[in-house]
Amino acid sequence: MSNTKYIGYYFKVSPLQPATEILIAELGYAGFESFVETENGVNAFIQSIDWKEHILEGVYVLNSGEFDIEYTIEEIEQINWNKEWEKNFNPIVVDDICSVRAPFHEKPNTKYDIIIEPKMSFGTGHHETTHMMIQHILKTDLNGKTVLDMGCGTGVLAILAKMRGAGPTDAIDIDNWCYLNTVENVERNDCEDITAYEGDASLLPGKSYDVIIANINRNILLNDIEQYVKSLNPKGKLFLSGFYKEDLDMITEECTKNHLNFIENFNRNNWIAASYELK
Ligand SMILES: C[S@@+](CC[C@H](N)C(=O)[O-])C[C@H]1O[C@@H](n2cnc3c(N)ncnc32)[C@H](O)[C@@H]1O
Repeated sequence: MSNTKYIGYYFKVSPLQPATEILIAELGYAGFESFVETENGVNAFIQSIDWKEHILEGVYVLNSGEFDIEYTIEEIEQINWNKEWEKNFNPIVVDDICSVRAPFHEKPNTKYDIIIEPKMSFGTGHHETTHMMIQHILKTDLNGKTVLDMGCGTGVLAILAKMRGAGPTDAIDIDNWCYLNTVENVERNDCEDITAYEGDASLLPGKSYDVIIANINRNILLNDIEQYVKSLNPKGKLFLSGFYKEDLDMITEECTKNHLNFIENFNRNNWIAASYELK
């Protein structure tokens, strides 16, 4: 069972924009992991192990005379993303063909209709990185390909891969809640042949895939790219996200060192999702 604890910062921002956008970007650089925009500003969450004193030191927008920003802080055992989501959530549609929604939303007219109850896991399609990983998957022929969704969160990317015709698919997350939530969401979307595991890259030796998708964060990716590549079949593809534009060169350098060619990247609000292929 994961003991993940979060610290929540609840920001009230006036006027809302562009301050909220700047605030989210600066909090992201400071190490905050998740954001839920509200009608008054934004709720930002960071895991206790990543928190340090003076965490807001580099969040310059707080000291700007132009905006009025107040906040409160709370320590949280487990964030109920579902509650956060229901309060602030609209279904999302990516490139007109893939929607991600909750069971309580009306069925949309999209080719791929993914139903997710996120509970406490990341992966509703609202985050830029999930959105762009969905775009990579939509662009790729996955027919019969073996796929790994590393850092699966809600399992949304594994589910889409399967809907796009993927063969046997694994979904791995280090967090117990995400593992359990993925199992539930796989069932909810009637996807067969997705196997979820709780764990990390140490589960990979002995396994191999045609496509590996990993939306995690810069440091974990830099640490684990070598292992991902060892688990890629010849001509295999690797999709990486969870890092900023500034980090793309560093990530690509590590990929090149591990015999991958850069293919392309998407960019949304300074977040990147890049694709690579084994030489
Ligand atoms: C940014 S979320 C991505 C969720 C989902 N794949 C998506 O695209 O929306 C990153 C996920 O990686 C998981 N994670 C963090 N470190 C990990 C590691 N070393 N190995 C596997 N999963 C990890 C987290 O628990 C979290 O669910």
